[in-house]
Amino acid sequence: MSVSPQSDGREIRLVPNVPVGTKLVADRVRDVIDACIHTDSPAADLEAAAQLIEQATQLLRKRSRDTSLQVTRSNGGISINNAIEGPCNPVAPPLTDLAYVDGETSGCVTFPTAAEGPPGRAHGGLVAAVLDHALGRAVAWTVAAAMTVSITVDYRAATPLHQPLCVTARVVSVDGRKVFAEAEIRYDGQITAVAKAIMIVVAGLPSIAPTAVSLD
Ligand SMILES: CCCCCCCCCC(=O)SCCNC(=O)CCNC(=O)[C@H](O)C(C)(C)COP(=O)(O)OP(=O)(O)OC[C@H]1O[C@@H](n2cnc3c(N)ncnc32)[C@H](O)[C@@H]1OP(=O)(O)O
Repeated sequence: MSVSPQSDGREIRLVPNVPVGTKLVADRVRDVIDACIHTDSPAADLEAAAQLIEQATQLLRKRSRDTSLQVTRSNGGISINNAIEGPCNPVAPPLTDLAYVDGETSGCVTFPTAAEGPPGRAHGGLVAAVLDHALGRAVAWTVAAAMTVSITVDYRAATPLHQPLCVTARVVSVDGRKVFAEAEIRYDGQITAVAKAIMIVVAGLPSIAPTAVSLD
C-alpha cells in the first residue's frame, strides 16, 4: 500500500485490490437505503432499525482513516470510494465494467430506487453525473486526467431504474489543454441521454489510467 501526496496536500491511497470487507458493507448499506425508501414498517420497527444502524455506524467508526480517496490498479483501475464508480461508496450506483478499447470508453450502470427522479425514471442530475464520469474516464484514458468545465446533456427518452444501462464515451478533439468529448447512455440499445463536455487537462491530478499521468 502506498500513499501519494497531491499538489493540494490531500493524499490518495493506492491499494492492491478493492477491499472485500468494505465493499460488502457498502453493498449492505445500499440495501439499507433501498429498504429505507420502500419501508412501510410501524414506528416501533423503524425505531429499532434506526438503533441497529446507529450501532453499525459506531462499529465502523471504531477505526477510521483521514484519507477517503483510495484507488487500485487491479481490474483496469478503480477509484474505490468515488461518487460514481466507487464499489465501496454506497452512494455510487456504481458504474462498473469500465473498459477502454480502441479509443472508446464503456461502462455499465443500474440505477437503484434511490436514484429516482420522475416516477420510475432516473433523476436527470444523476444521469448527467454518470455521463460526466464516463467523459472524465475517456479523457483520462485518451489524453490525461482532466476536469469538466462545461457539460451539456440532452435527455431523449426515459432512463429507467433497475435496468442494465450501457454508457459509452470518447474524445472528439483536443485544443491545447481543452479536450472535447461526448458520451451516451443506452437502455436496451436505445440512447436515452447524450452529453458533450469540455474538459481541461490539469497538471497534478491523479489518474489510474495506465496511459495517463501516473500516481506513483
Ligand atoms: C477515477 C478516474 C477517472 C475520474 C473521472 C472523473 C471525472 C469527473 C469530472 C468532474 O466532475 S470534474 C469536477 C467538476 N469540475 C470542476 O470542479 C472544475 C472547476 N474549474 C476549475 O477548477 C478550473 O476552471 C480549471 C482548474 C479546470 C481550469 O482552470 P485554469 O486556470 O487551469 O484554466 P483556464 O481558466 O486558464 O482555462 C483553460 C482553458 O480552458 C478554457 N475554458 C475554461 N472554462 C471554460 C468553459 N466553461 N468553456 C469553454 N472553455 C473554457 C479557457 O478559456 C482556456 O482556454 P485557452 O487555453 O484557449 O485560453
